[in-house]
Amino acid sequence: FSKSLEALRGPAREIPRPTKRVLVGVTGSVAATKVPELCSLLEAAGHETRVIATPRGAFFLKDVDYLSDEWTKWVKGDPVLHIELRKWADVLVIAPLSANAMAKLALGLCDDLVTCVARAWDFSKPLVVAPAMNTAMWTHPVTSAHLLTLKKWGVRVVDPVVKTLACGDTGIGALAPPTEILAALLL
Ligand SMILES: CC(C)(CO)[C@@H](O)C(=O)NCCC(=O)N/C=C\S
Repeated sequence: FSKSLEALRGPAREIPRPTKRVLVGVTGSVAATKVPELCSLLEAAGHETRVIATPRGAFFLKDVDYLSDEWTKWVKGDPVLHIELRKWADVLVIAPLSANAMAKLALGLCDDLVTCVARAWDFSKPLVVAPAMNTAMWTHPVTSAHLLTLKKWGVRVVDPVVKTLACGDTGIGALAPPTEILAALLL
């Protein structure tokens, strides 16, 4: 019977997973060295990625195309990049989210391309952050206050993990594995 059904229906069609437009925000943590790995995972999963970086985040980016300063060449009439990007993206993932960038998001400060996109974000679309910082910064009381604020807005937080950090300490604060960040995007 299944043979005849197969004959009728033809080979089972793969349900195509929709390609998502993933905007990857990079801020000034040495964990930004993991961004190429995250982008490769996203592309292997069939998604389109664009990378935007703060000036400090750009410092750590090698062999990755990214957008950073939106105003140097801007003239009246040009599109406003952080508004174009908030419209283009289906999801915004900021990985790594440095201690400084976390504070800026929680306080609504926006003095770079990444925080401007976040400041204009449409919360009907997922905003995922993956903090990465030294253990002493992660355990500082201001961190939990900022995380509470972000979670109240519906921001998804991918917690850092225990690992040897850039300064040689071993403790919580290392960027979550890119596979875990990908999973949190629920694409
Ligand atoms: C750097 C990396 C990815 C190496 O495995 C890992 O230690 C990590 O995420 N560390 C957290 C960020 C950090 O250490 N910052 C220190 C100064 S900016």
